[in-house]
Amino acid sequence: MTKERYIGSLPKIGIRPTIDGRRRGVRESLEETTMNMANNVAKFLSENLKYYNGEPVACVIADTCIGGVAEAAQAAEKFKKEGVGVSLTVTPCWCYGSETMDTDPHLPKAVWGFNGTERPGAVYLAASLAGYNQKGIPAFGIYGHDVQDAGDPTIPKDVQEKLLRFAKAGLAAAMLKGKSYLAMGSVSMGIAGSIVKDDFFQEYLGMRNEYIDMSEFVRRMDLEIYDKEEYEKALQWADENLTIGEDINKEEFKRTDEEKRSDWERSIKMTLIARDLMIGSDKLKEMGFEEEANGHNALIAGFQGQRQWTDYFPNGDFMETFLNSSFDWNGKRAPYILATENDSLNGVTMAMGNLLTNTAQVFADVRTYWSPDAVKRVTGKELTGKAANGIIHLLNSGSAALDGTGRQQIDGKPVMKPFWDITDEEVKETLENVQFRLASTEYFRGGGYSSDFTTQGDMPVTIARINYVKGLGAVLQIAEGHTVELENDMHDTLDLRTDPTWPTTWFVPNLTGKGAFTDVYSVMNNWGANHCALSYGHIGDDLITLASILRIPVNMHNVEASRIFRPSAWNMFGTDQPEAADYQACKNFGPLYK
Ligand SMILES: C[C@H](O)[C@@H](O)[C@@H](O)C(=O)CO
Ligand SMILES: [Mn+2]
Repeated sequence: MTKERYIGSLPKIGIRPTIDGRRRGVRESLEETTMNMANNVAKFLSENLKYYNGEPVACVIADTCIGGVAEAAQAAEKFKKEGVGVSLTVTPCWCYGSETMDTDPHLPKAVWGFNGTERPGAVYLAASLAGYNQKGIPAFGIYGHDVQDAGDPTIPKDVQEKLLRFAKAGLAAAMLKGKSYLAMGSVSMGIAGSIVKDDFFQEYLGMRNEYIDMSEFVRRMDLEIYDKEEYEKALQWADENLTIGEDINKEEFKRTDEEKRSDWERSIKMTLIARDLMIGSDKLKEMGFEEEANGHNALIAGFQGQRQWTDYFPNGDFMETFLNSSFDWNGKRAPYILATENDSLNGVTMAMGNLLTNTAQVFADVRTYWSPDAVKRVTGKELTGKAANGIIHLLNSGSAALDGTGRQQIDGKPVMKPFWDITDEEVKETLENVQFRLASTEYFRGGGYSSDFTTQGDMPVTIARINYVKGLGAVLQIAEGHTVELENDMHDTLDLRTDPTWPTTWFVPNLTGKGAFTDVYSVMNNWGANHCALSYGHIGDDLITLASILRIPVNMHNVEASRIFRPSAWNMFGTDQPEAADYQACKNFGPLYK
């Protein structure tokens, strides 16, 4: 029995129906409509949003409508008891702004003011947002485009979109809070992202930092501190279902057959051990390892690997691949979030993508920009279609989830789905299109197995990355685009110039002709580090909303203005240049938990 990925209870959405407090007529006439609005929103959110485990998102509604501060306090108390992580105020009418507001500075919050005119919900919305802004507690404002009749229970499409965008991002922020980032090992090859910034985790994400030395893997392997039954099952499954690819190492650098078998077995043991280190294991408790059984409450982890580990032991690619994928020998399940090279900033970006979509994430090196001319020179062929303006080679690393093969489908198109929608056929199809290649021993003296696949073309995807700048703090970059496929011979020519044992995704950003999105080269040229996290779908809008909750400014994105939703205060920093306003607003309010 393995433990749940998320330890403890999942955050709920707290719904606050606010009302005009005047008794003897006004309040009484509004009670039912207001409470109905809360019930409808709760139903809508639970029907449309799921937690990482496939369960519907839970909503908690305040016991009474909130007409003044006493009822606001009662709602706050209920929310605390019930584990509310996101606050949504709804109202069809005028209410008393600062008296009914939710003053918890850490709960992401939004107000939906019903656009009617018999009773002025939108007037309250404006008044309460002014209050939130004045008090420095950013809140999202939701106001339907078209006037509705009083008592109309429908939630208009534009309001639905905003409710979902806010709720998803709010829940993602709430799920990060209180969890840990577990650094397994330390700094990998001087990669800045693996110099874990504890202030970033604490102040922006409300997370803790945990650290273990990689020697802990050796202890647990040698003393067999893992679920031995699961290990046997995993080994048998891997032997039966995974294909080991060609060993292209030079003869003198090839590992022996015994070493290769031991690397395979160790790769599986490492997978079990890393998961136990992250979330603990009931089995370890049964075995008498109570301390180890607790794990580190880690929602995200990173594995240093290179070099001290990989110079002697198998690399972490197998472990990273399986933990990040939506299935393993136990069947389909939510992915764990594990960053290669302990790149904590990319790990957090992966977690953002995963919490917003419930799908697996692909961690990759942003390896090469191939211009149309360079491709022509090297392959003798033209890039065509979506690839015509050039391509970015996302390559490496272990942490590319197998879902990244693109062998799941909706309406015949390649997609990446939440685990509960993935079919057994799709798992089979995925495995048939992956080889586990023997690592290049020039790089990895200790051997290991890397998943080698090529992502299916034509998937809408988003790449993103958090960077950290001294004096500025965290910054997020986002590029929406598509995967493309090349003709086999072109692919091989380009792939063989690098390390062909690794997974490849050919990525093309959507260009806007401006700034960082002038052309494909400028996207690559503006990338802030060696890694990115790739998510299925165009999720730039959701990432932007989440970043605004955490006060992480976005320095480059190609998301249309109409899809961008940030707290109302952002508009107070200027409406003509939203990017500059975002920087100002994030700086002004500071990280969420500072
Ligand atoms: C084998 C090499 O050290 C790679 O792991 C390296 O290119 C990276 O992935 C750097 O991020
Ligand atoms: Mn890398």
